[in-house]
Amino acid sequence: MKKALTIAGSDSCGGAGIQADLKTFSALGVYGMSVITAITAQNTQGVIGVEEISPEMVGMQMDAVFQDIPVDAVKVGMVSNIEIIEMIGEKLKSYHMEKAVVDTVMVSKSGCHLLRPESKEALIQKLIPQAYVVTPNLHEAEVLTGRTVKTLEEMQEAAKVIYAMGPKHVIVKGGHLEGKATDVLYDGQGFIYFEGERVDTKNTHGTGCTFASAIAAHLALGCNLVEAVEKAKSYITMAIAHSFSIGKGVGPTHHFYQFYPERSI
Ligand SMILES: Nc1ncnc2c1ncn2[C@@H]1O[C@H](COP(=O)(O)OP(=O)(O)O)[C@@H](O)[C@H]1O
Ligand SMILES: Cc1ncc(COP(=O)(O)OP(=O)(O)O)c(N)n1
Repeated sequence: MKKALTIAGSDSCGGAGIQADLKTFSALGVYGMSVITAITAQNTQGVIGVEEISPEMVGMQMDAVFQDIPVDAVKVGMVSNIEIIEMIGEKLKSYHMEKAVVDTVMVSKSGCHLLRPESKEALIQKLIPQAYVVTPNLHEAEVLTGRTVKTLEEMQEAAKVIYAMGPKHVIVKGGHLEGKATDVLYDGQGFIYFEGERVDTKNTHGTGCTFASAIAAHLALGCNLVEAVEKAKSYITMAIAHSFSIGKGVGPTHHFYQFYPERSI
């Protein structure tokens, strides 16, 4: 069986972070493992508290997995502070992890800083260069580039600037655009658009986490990046179309569990 590792924060209400990633891996027939960077007390209405894990413990969790188990792909989500970012960057490098999907999580939809603002430079210097693909949303692309990113043209320009930071590929996500939910992939040479119908729902908690972990799952299964993004895009669109309310605020996406006997070895 193929194996994927998520390095991310825990979301107590189960819609985003580690919980969304592990549900996605399972739904896609990939064995999921986790390195927890922070614990959030969170529900559909917002983030109530954050406790960061020590960088040493983050490193220890990575060592425990990598020294024992072959990892086919990694997804990185909430990384919180400079020391944790440096630790993850060093470990990804020392374990020669080539298939790392780095989701540049910064602020939750409810407005809570999941990345300390002073950590932006460390993210750019230490983690983004280790990424096989980096997946900023419009706001994250603006913070990373210092430019306005609100149109498809500006998404292309931002992708080029982020590509120059060293990842192998960049996907600027258009979940927060008006109209179609179009994501733009840049590989240093050209652009590919992944156009999705916009689903009219308030229940989009964890969309970025689910999309990035679905890409990682498909990379683990042996897809090339374009195939992995195509399949992840179908998965997230379906997951949002079947999202539901579980509390008083923004509900989670729905993960479809399917059994793939051919993937069980
Ligand atoms: N309402 C929606 N309908 C369809 N696709 C969406 C919707 N919202 C987001 N997406 C898609 O979900 C994925 C995650 O994007 P986004 O929500 O922008 O990320 P984030 O959670 O990091 O803000 C992207 O593929 C995006 O196009
Ligand atoms: C623990 C944790 N990690 C990441 C997020 C952000 O998730 P995302 O999919 O980008 O979108 P929202 O959850 O903010 O809707 C999170 N909330 N918690």
